[in-house]
Amino acid sequence: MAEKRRGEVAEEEAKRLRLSDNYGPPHRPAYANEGNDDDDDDGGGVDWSMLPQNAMLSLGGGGGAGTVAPRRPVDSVSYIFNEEDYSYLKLKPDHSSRPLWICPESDVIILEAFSPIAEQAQDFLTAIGEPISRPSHIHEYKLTPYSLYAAVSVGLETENIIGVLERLSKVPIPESVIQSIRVCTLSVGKVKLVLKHNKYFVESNYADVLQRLLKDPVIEQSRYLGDATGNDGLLHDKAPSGKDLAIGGLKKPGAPATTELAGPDRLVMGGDGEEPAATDDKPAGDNTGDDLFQAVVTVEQDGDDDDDDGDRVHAFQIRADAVEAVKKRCNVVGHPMLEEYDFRNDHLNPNLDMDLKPITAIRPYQEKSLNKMFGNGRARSGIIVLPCGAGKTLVGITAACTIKKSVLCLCTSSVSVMQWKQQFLHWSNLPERQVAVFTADKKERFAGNAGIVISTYSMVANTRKRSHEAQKMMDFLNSQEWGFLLLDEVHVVPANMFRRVVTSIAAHTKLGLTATLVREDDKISDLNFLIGPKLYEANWMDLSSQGHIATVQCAEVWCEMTGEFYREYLSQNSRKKMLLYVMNPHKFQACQYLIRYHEERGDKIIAFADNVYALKAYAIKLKKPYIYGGTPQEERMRILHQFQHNPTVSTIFLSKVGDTSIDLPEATVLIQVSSHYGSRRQEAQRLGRILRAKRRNDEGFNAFFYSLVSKDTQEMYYSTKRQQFLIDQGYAFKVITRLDGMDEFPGLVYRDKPAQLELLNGVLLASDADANLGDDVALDEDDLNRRIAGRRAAGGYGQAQSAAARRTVGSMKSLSGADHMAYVEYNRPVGSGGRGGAAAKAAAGPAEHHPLFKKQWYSKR
Ligand SMILES: Nc1ncnc2c1ncn2[C@@H]1O[C@H](COP(=O)(O)OP(=O)(O)OP(=O)(O)O)[C@@H](O)[C@H]1O
Repeated sequence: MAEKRRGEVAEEEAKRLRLSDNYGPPHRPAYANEGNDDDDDDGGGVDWSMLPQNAMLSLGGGGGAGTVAPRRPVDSVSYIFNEEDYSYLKLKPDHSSRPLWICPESDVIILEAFSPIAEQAQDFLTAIGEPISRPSHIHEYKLTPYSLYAAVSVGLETENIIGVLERLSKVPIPESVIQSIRVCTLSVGKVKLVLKHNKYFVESNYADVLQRLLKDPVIEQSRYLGDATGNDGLLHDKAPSGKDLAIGGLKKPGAPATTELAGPDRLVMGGDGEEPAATDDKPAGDNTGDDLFQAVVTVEQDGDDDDDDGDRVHAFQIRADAVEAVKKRCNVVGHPMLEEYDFRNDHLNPNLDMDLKPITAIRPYQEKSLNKMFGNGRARSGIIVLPCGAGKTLVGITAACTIKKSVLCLCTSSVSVMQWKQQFLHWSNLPERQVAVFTADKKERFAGNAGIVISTYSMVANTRKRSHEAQKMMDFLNSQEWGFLLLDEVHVVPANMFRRVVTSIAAHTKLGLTATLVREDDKISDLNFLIGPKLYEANWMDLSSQGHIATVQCAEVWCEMTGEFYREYLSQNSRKKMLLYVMNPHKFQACQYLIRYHEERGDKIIAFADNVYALKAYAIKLKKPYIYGGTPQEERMRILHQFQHNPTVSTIFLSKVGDTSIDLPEATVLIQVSSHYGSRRQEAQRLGRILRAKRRNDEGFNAFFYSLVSKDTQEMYYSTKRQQFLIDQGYAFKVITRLDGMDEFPGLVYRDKPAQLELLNGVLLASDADANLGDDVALDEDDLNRRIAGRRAAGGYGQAQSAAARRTVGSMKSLSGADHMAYVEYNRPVGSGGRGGAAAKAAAGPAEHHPLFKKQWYSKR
């Protein structure tokens, strides 16, 4: 067995040697498609075959050839660092004024977040790399083909990227990293996907590039080969760009003039269009502030099209149903397609007279994200990532006001549809008759020839037979050429549904909005193909320190299982196990104690329990109102109203219906009793319920997020996994091992053994169905969740991720202002003795990162 394993390793090593021949020494693997089979947890698999092949070979495969000598001196401490011993890198003399470390072998960049120029450096790094983790002092970014593609698509150029990196780095940029950047950026931007008259064209100034693409069998087969209308779909070689241009018999207007955005606050585009500064090797400290970044950011201003091929634009038409395949193929052959919409010069589609209301002032980070979208006067398709409660809705609405063409806005549920409608009317001057909704109950048309339709993904993607009215509405949606397709919560929509929507709706610009660019299935890469690159990702901690979202103290409260519950836990099936750890009497007590404690401080508390059986049991026992999928709408509204306005109703229990669409800015404390396995997204969304706390700007205000976890059960593993996304955003989870004073607390529930045994009997008698998580979320999201649960049950999620969780010893006061809890320091990887029992074993494994990076990150050594 061991022999076989060694044989496999040797085979892999040989493969790696072949792969990495091109760049750098062979001791380091190229991560391309080397199946990290251990890494199936949570579907982190990215199909790297979709990426430019040359990029696959280069990124992460370098070993520091060129300026950096890969030989490592051996000294008395080398054994501690092994492969990570980079002491051979030559520091620049003024390295202390430069904030970046660039790892020669993995394309990871470390930022000293305490540097005086960290803020600007952060902007730059977010534009060219993927943020991996951003706690307070040290940030970690990684260059990936996607991130570099995104950088080029927002206007950065290869030499500027390298130049600014060189200036900020403490060590010379390793040649392998320079190679990676060159390979991934040079061919981007030469090919565009253009929509005209509901027809898709692949367009380029470079005839030879199009000729090459047409030789590719997939692209060749996707070509539109003409129809009865005389559209021959042939390769056209037409008039100069900047003047009227015919593509397949259609007019293409000239280049845009200036960028002017909607609303009273014109968005400043961040530069004057001058030539980028020379990328010399001046110390970064000499270049603090704007001027350092002008070199990069001003590039966005040029608005220059790739005109260098004799001002001629060439194009060929492809079939609408083949758009996705062609996009993927273009990525593989190293020519990712840009999607940009010259909306100002689109005279074919009617304008929508819409502006932001004069009282609207967008915030700096909202403006920044929109600058990325409209940086060169055109609208770029892509994804904007902002924390929960940071105002994604207004970003979407401002984008719509800028493009001023018909908008199709898709959300995850009909509640969100109504909220979006209300927000469009609130922030913009659009009359109600021009904002239509398309849901199961309402099928409206907007007045005039341009307007807004708001619907759900499931309405548009539905493949079952529709009612006559719904079909008519769908025909209308399909027949339109939409200026703007606004996609809310893009990360939750099942990939197939998403695909149906994006391929059936003809839209010039697609903007995806999300707070958590993590998916619990393995389809994260689809978003890049179906929508576009990530245009902007805000830093949660920055927004929190600026008061745009609340500061939150996070804590995991460990609740000992009672002996009887644990005995049953060890022998029951997985569904019962779940009920047992959720219904643990000590968890009830912790919940009761925390509720009382915070109610006395004047807080408003939301307690979350996914499992409806537990939700009811907790709420009834603790005498609090609760809402779940089965609660009638009227009753829901009544409870929410009481929570907001009645000082005697300070706590409500919610099932996962409350994860997203409920907006309760009064809430200041969250207590999580049960949750959806290891879903990082749910954890972040729930945190989002208190990030918008009304009192967030009060002096010294903190919101609190408690996760109650039954000790030595699977729940500990899930909890660790759930927190990972937030930890990467810079949140620290404190572990509370004992709630001091709880035992003496008067009226504590389930204090005596008979009451605990009665509770246990109830749980054992409960049916398996009671262990289901509530079926009270929007259908599309639920489908996704069920699939995930199914996979987990089948062992697909078996590989645990270690907690990179930064757990700290916390003083009572730092957490909640009183001395009633005890903390344990917990900063060792889970599984190395930090946690006992089965949970610890389950949790042993590599540190978890964003799914997009897993394959690269854990390249086998
Ligand atoms: N520029 C702004 N000026 C004033 N209020 C704003 C601004 N931007 C956002 N808000 C307010 O912030 C709150 C949160 O906004 P919104 O609901 O759009 O957040 P979100 O990012 O969509 O959150 P979630 O992901 O939780 O749905 C809303 O009450 C909104 O009115």
